[in-house]
Amino acid sequence: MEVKRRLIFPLDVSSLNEAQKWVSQLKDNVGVFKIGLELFVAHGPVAIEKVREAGADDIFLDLKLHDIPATMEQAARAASRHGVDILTVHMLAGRQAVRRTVEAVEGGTKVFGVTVLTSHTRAELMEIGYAPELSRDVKEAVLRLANLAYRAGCHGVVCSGKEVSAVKEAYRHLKTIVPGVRPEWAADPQDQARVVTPAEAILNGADYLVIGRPIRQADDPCGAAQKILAEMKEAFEKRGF
Ligand SMILES: O=C(O)c1cc(=O)[nH]c(=O)n1[C@@H]1O[C@H](COP(=O)(O)O)[C@@H](O)[C@H]1O
Repeated sequence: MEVKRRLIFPLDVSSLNEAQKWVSQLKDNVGVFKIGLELFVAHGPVAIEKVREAGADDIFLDLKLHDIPATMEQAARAASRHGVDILTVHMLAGRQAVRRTVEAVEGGTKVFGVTVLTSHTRAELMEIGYAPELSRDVKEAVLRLANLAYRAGCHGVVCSGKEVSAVKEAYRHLKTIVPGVRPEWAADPQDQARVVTPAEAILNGADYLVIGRPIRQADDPCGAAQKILAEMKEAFEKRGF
């Protein structure tokens, strides 16, 4: 698989024009474009059409569904009918609800389960009221949710590059999407807490990386994406791909 198909760019913008501009500008270097809450809440399914029209290879609809099983099932089926390649659910919705989304999607949409958000710290998990034995170690919480994702039949999970090696060790068939990635030349974590570089994420076992602001806020976004691709390629080669 081409390395660019492992790089996911989040279209974290609220205008359709802007989203299309990013796709046209980056599509030679980025294979997967992510439509998240910002764009989808503003424009709905039209956003998917526009991103496809602009030439995206693959589309990732990041809705992080978290609701009762019947609602998750219907929402996931409707999302898959828009022809998206990847859809996210939140694993805190529980195994039954996630299993129903996995069974409901049509046309080959792959369901990924979000474990612990990369913006969360251990202190935040404790404040939320996560079971103390899990929030003692974020990795344990991620592994617990990865176990649910595996048992629910998910294609993969979303986790940080800090836990991805533990996830791969325990569930080697689960694919992993890693956000919270910062190259050395754009090291500011911003609102991310558990951050790694592209090379670290891949050497730890990431299959896909989500990288937004380091590209979007760069003086030369295409150049930034190319630098990231080169780092990813080298790391995948070290892993024997
Ligand atoms: O599901 C996600 O994509 C996601 C999960 C997670 O735990 N952390 C996380 O940052 N994300 C998304 O990944 C992107 C990260 O963007 P940057 O921090 O700008 O690289 C955003 O679109 C987030 O919504």
